[in-house]
Amino acid sequence: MESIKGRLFYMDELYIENFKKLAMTRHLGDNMTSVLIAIALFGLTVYFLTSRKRRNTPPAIRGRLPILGNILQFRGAQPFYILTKWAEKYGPIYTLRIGAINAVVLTSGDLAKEALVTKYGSFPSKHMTTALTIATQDKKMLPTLDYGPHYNALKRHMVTHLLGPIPQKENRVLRHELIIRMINGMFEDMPSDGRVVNMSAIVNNLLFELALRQVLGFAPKEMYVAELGFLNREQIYKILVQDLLELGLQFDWRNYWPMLSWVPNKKKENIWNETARRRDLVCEELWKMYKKQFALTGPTGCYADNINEDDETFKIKENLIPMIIWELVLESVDTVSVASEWIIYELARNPQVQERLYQEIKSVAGDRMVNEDDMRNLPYLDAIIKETLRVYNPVPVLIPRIPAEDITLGGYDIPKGWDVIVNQWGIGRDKTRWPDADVWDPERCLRDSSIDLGIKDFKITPFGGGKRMCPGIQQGVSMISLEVCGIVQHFEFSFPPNEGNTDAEISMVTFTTRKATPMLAYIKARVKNILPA
Ligand code: HEM
Repeated sequence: MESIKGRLFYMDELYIENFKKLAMTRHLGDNMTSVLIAIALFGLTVYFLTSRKRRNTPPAIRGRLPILGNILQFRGAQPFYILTKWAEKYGPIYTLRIGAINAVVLTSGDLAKEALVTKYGSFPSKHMTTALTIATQDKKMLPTLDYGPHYNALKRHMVTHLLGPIPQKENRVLRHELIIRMINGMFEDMPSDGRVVNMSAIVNNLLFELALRQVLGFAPKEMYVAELGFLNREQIYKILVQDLLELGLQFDWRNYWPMLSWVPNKKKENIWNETARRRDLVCEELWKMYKKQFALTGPTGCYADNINEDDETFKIKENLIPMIIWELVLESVDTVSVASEWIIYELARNPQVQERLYQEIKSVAGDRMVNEDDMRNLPYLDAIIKETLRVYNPVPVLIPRIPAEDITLGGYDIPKGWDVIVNQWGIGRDKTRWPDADVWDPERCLRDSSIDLGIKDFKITPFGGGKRMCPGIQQGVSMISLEVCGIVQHFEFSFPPNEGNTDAEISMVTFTTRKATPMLAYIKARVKNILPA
């Protein structure tokens, strides 16, 4: 009995022990649950606090659709017009979304300076579309290269041998020779009552010839390219400049929905590849022609004389030389010709400004032809160029930069990997900064001597800014000045009566702000012949 009792007791004891253990476990369990809940709450609080911090992103454009984002809101107008309209509504920094890509748009000089100068190191690379990747043979062109030793070496080479002050001084004779040729050409078959000319073509031809000669030492009127046959100058221009500029803007939806990048888009890719292939064939042939010429005559003082085929700078990604020839030709022609076209357009529209510029040139150069030394004594010309670059910025938006780390801009948080777009067009047309922002008026740049095209002052940034600022600024401004002064000194021009397009429409098909229709002008000679040097 005792044993049973004892057993019972034992069982009681056991039961109590177990009960205690159970209670302990429950207690512990309760504690554990509380701990877990506490951890979860803590985690959530931290998440909300940090995500709230992370979500301190700039205001977002309203109307964003699931999957599509804001893309449909770009329909029917130039993207830079829309970006600028949004800046008027949402302020100088805002975000938008295209497909899966988030972008921050900057529309103020201060913000551009913060991104391009102060926080330059945070943006080692740029966002490339498929078309741009094909056009640049996967970032072989300097403006698209990631920041690094190869970028530095290539830029140094271009500046030392072509774009810096010393080679630019040496190319002065060439520029002068070509301006004389342009003016003589305009005088040809000139009736006393004037005639209508295509100013866009005149300026383009001049710049294309300059580009080829300063890079290669020659500018072929025609050439034979295996697979393409004989090409005349116009066809060479089309293959090297026009077709590639049109490629720059081509849209590929896979760039904005990367998870669908496996879906083929063969039809478009074939066209883009063919455009780039034709460019490569022409550039390879030009390089062969240069080498033949060099074997006969030795150096002629052109940029190619400084290319050493064994130099690592030109071998880092297969053979870079044909691409460098191409990029220097393209860059020397397009933006400069866009700016010159718009100046001629505004001078035709504003005869009183044209007359005042003519009087300024005459007061400095008298009866001889204006030259590059005169330019520093022509403040009205300087104001005309700056005002044109403000109103018709040839590069309306910079290629998007991608921050390699989380950064802040304008006090907002910008997550790593987002696109950062500098809206240069909007900076020039900012209504809060410029009274009558859309009106072309050189007086405003005459009054404000601090405007320096983005070197120190960021009120306008036609050449970008910071370390990736355009190294061709000196050549660009020299050529614009020489062309415009040469034409104004010898001819009076206006819109042709009953002919030509007098509105300021911008082409929808190129990356730069080229006038949609060629600039036709009715010209009348001011003097009988070209003026002596
Ligand atoms: C009015 C004339 C010109 C304008 C408005 C202009 C504009 C620009 C702009 C805005 C950039 C910066 C692009 C970016 O950061 O995303 C740039 C870069 C560049 N430009 Fe120009 N440009 C002009 C003339 C020239 C000329 C004549 C050349 C030389 C042949 C040239 C060569 C370059 C190069 C090599 C870069 C890349 C610089 C780098 O990434 O470090 N440009 N240009």
